[in-house]
Amino acid sequence: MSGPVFQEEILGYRDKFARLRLLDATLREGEQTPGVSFTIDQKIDIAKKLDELGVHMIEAGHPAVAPDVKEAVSRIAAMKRDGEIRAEIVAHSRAVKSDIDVAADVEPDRIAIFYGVSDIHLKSKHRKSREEALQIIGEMVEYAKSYGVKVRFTAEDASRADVEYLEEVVRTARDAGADRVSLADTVGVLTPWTAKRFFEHMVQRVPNVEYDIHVHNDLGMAVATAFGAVMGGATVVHVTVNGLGERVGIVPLQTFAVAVKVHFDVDLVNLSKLMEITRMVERYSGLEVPYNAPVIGDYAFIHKAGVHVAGILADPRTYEAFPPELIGRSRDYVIDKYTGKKAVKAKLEKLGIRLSDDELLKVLEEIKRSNVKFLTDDTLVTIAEKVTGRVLKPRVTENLEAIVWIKVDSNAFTSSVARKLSSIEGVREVAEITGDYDLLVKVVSPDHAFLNSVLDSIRNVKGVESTHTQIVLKKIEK
Ligand SMILES: CC(=O)SCCNC(=O)CCNC(=O)[C@H](O)C(C)(C)COP(=O)(O)OP(=O)(O)OC[C@H]1O[C@@H](n2cnc3c(N)ncnc32)[C@H](O)[C@@H]1OP(=O)(O)O
Ligand SMILES: O=C(O)CCC(=O)C(=O)O
Ligand SMILES: [Mg+2]
Repeated sequence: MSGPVFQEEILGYRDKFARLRLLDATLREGEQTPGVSFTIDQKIDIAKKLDELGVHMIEAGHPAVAPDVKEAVSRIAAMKRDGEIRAEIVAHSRAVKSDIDVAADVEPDRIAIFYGVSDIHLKSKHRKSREEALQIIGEMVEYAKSYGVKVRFTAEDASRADVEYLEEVVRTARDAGADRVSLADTVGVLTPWTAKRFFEHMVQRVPNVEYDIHVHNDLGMAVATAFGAVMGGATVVHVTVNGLGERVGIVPLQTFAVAVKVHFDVDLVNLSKLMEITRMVERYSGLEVPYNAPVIGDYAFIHKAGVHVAGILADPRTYEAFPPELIGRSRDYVIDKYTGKKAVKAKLEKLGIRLSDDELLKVLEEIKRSNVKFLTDDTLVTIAEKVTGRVLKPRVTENLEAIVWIKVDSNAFTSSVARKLSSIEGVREVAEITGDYDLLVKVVSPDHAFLNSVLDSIRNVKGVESTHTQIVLKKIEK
């Protein structure tokens, strides 16, 4: 037995997860993230990539918001009609005729009409009674249906609505022609248990309509709540790439898809393409994924404590919930004062250096005294040489030197990029500079092949927007 305890408690729900579909709302909810504004071309790139991944629905935007939003939804909907995209294209709309007209104009597959149904929303925002709201919802769903499109009704703030009233709302929307209803946990106050109960209740009380869960991550519960909702009967989960969205966003596509794979062995999307879309949306949104984000964060597979690294070296399952290869990533470990002998031994052996146990202990002592935060391979070898008094690694013949000028993405932290660059083997110096470029890197290499691999590594560092390389021909030593 090596899986999670009591796993049988959820395995009975596997069929529900196997039938589940994802709606990606990066282009609508994701663009509601502060500071995010995609260009039309970027939206088209994202839509294509989402389609390649295999998401079932793309919520492409709210066409009444602005001319460029309308144009983007219109072009994505046209790509769907031309067979370039398979996913269903959804246009968002308030429950007002003018919004619905603009949404219908772009010819989406579906119009999603939202209306706040909690007393808080009805009273303060809409200034409508419950009865007036039912009337508006029925009329607007019918109005959208008259355009011949599929209609989803979104009960905004459903998780804080009066449940009996919500039943009436959903019946009204269903009877007016909505085949799907999104029950939105707009401020993220459901839990996995209440979400399961909520969806079970609604499926039982108002059948003959399919339910979506849209859940915000205000209390860090979004992925777990979405699990509960699916167990209770939701058949579509709303996600965004990198978890973008209002405030702290909604369910991150990547985490949710991997969690479903890990627990149910169900591939909701092509997992091997997840990192491509992660990087694309980081670039286009200007928002870097936090280093500690589950699944996609930089440190998701970086181990540190000696006990952990020793475990990982023996069997990666000791400290990994799932193998990084599942999403095309790899594992690594950090050398610093938390390191143990096994980690140092493995790192040095990777560099072709074998030391006696006694020597390894001395290297370790030196590392623990140094208090360096990220010990590079070069420094490790230098320490090993100092401790043993031997030349352990043939010194690179420093006959090829290059200067690399680097522009850093406007939203990346220059010093964080500099730190990453300085740990690349072959990189000798990194300087933050003023002027047209942000960083200046000195690379020393024995040959062109190695230089090329160093340049590739530099270009692959997150935050490096562009590079300009010059080879040093001649130096005047003073
Ligand atoms: C939880 C969610 O994320 S739902 C999605 C929210 N999406 C958006 O807000 C898209 C971006 N919004 C916008 O570009 C603008 O707010 C627009 C174009 C929608 C409306 O702009 P304006 O007409 O200037 O209205 P404004 O934003 O000041 O206020 C919202 C108005 O819409 C009304 N409204 C809000 N939600 C709805 C709804 N679901 N159905 C009908 N009317 C609504 C409000 O009551 C308010 O009306 P009021 O002026 O009579 O009080
Ligand atoms: O349309 C939806 O399903 C959700 C609307 C929304 O963004 C929300 O309620 O947070
Ligand atoms: Mg939302």
